[in-house]
Amino acid sequence: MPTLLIQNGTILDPSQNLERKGDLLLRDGKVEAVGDVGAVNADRVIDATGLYVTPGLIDIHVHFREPGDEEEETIASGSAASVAGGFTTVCCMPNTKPALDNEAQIEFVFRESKKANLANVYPIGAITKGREGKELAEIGTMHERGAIAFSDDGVGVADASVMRKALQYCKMFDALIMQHCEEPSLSGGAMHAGLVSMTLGLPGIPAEAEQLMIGRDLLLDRTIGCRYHVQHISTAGSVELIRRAKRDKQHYVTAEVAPHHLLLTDEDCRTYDTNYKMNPPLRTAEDVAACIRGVVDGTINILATDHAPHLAEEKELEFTRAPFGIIGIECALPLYIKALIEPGHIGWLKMVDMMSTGHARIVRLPNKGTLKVGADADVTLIDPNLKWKIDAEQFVSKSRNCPFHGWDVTGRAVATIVAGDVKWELKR
Ligand SMILES: NC(=O)N[C@@H](CC(=O)O)C(=O)O
Ligand SMILES: [Zn+2]
Ligand SMILES: [Zn+2]
Repeated sequence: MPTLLIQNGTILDPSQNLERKGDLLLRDGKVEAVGDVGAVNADRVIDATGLYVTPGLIDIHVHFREPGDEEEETIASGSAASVAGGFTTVCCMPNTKPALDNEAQIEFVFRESKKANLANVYPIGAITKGREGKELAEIGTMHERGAIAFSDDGVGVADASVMRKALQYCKMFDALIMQHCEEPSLSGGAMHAGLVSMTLGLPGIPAEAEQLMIGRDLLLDRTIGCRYHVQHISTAGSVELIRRAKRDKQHYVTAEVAPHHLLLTDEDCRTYDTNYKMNPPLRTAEDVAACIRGVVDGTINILATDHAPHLAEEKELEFTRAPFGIIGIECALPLYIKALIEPGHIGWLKMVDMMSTGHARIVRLPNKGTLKVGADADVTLIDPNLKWKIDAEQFVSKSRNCPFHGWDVTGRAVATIVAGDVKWELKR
């Protein structure tokens, strides 16, 4: 069976608090040795001098558009984009057409991702049938088939009694609920409700739309204790709610942020460029600062992408009519470097924890997000000093809706290894 030896890199593995120069030996799809490997006969040797060798990056929040909108992204194209961004494992949201709300759909995602044979793809099942928020979906059978978590992403579960049932039900088998927090009666806008939306004459989505649902869910879950993950957190108030919940020993609560909520603000919407339209919307500079503080102090557990492909012709509609969402899987790493490492907010080991190990912890994949001996041989090689320009035209993804097009960034994945197989390498 094939062996791959990665030599002379800097190994960064938060799962064993490892930060050292050394080698990594992969055999039969598993980590065989890490650190001082010594002389071995390998089928292939990669010289990783000057590179970081990390557990493969993981993102538990991506949107591939299969079934239903295959011209925007498929499981295969999304997997190819993932490995091009350094991601070895992704979890895809169920807001497809039809929704991933039954076991056949869950099996479909596994089947298609096996065919693509690039990244590991785990489906997230819908909480409610058709994501309509009325009746619980087949959560139990989807869980048995390997649905990694449950979410109605795109919308939150608005009805408190339905949400309470979902929390109680998922608690029975310790399943994870991921919530898109948005109170619909406060929503319906196109951007953050504030001074800028008023100036632009665009309908707003207030910070409270997000905070209200987070607050409600934390309250509901207080007596239930189901594992609960807040998706794409965007406001200072949300960070504070989660900080307080964790202080109050709601340890089963986790949260994520997306790159755009650390790098952009509602001011960017002044261009009326719909690549600045996503849900939750870009907030204020104070919200950005609070989200960064939440990352630094551990209130926010992980860094996600919310990779949300849309057709150019739909994004070309006027701001109020264009769909919400931007793509990010191929530029998330340098964007987080820019937002968090370059200004000195966090170091590399925490960064890798928040882009890999932490994700594996939340969705319970003990053999991923780690380079421990015996773990899955999913590895990312990162050149932390590589300077490049983000060019959406060069993306592997089928879509182009990215506000970071043209940005100068530093740091990039240069090789992505899944189960010991090099699935992607930067051509240089
Ligand atoms: N984030 C977005 O703006 N859009 C997502 C849905 C979602 O994550 O809520 C999409 O599926 O397009
Ligand atoms: Zn969402
Ligand atoms: Zn999403």
